[in-house]
Amino acid sequence: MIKAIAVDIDGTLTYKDRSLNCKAVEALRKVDATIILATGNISCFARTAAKLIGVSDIAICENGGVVRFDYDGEDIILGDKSKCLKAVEILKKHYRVELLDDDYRKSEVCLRRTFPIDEAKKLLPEDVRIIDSGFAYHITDREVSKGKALKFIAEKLGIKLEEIVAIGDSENDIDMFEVAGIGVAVANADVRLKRVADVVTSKPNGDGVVEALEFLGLI
Ligand SMILES: O=C(O)COP(=O)(O)O
Ligand SMILES: [Mg+2]
Repeated sequence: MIKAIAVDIDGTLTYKDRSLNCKAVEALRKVDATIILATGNISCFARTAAKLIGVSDIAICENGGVVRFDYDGEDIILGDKSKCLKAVEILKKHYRVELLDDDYRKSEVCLRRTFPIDEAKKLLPEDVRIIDSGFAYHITDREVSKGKALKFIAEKLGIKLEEIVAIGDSENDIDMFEVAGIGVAVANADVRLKRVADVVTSKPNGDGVVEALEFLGLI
């Protein structure tokens, strides 16, 4: 039985311009399972998005570096931002880097996609990783991921990982697919995510989310 759905925001619920697919919103509101937003975005963004979409207050933010359970509750910080800032200093010696939302990020660093990521990967220390969400690069503490955060939430909620469906579109969703019972990649997803997916939808973005919920018999 499916008890929860962990759904990515950008590129999954939203189109390329980051506007929401309203049909996906309507569909998620009908599902009789806990909907957990799982995103690279900061917690105040996820908290607001959850409220406006009309899903649970439980959210994985900053690619698993931050988790929250209640709209009015505290952020639980799982990642060490200082490791990520040290990595940024290394990148600054090679590239012009632009930090995004930095005043609000608590566990990681988000950068504009202005340099070659494969080359940058080779420069970074072992204790961090750099991930491409398709919208931005994120330098995260190696210890955190959306997958680990999902495991943390499942334990707190007393549900099994096999009872969770994960839906996403990019590299930052891979770890979540590895732990969830079912991983659904939307049609526009990164090929690396499609490789680890159990299901790849024929439709992109939010239309793919609706397709997946229908396929799973959840709406
Ligand atoms: O923050 C990003 O870069 C993308 O966020 P997402 O994980 O919701 O796709
Ligand atoms: Mg995404």
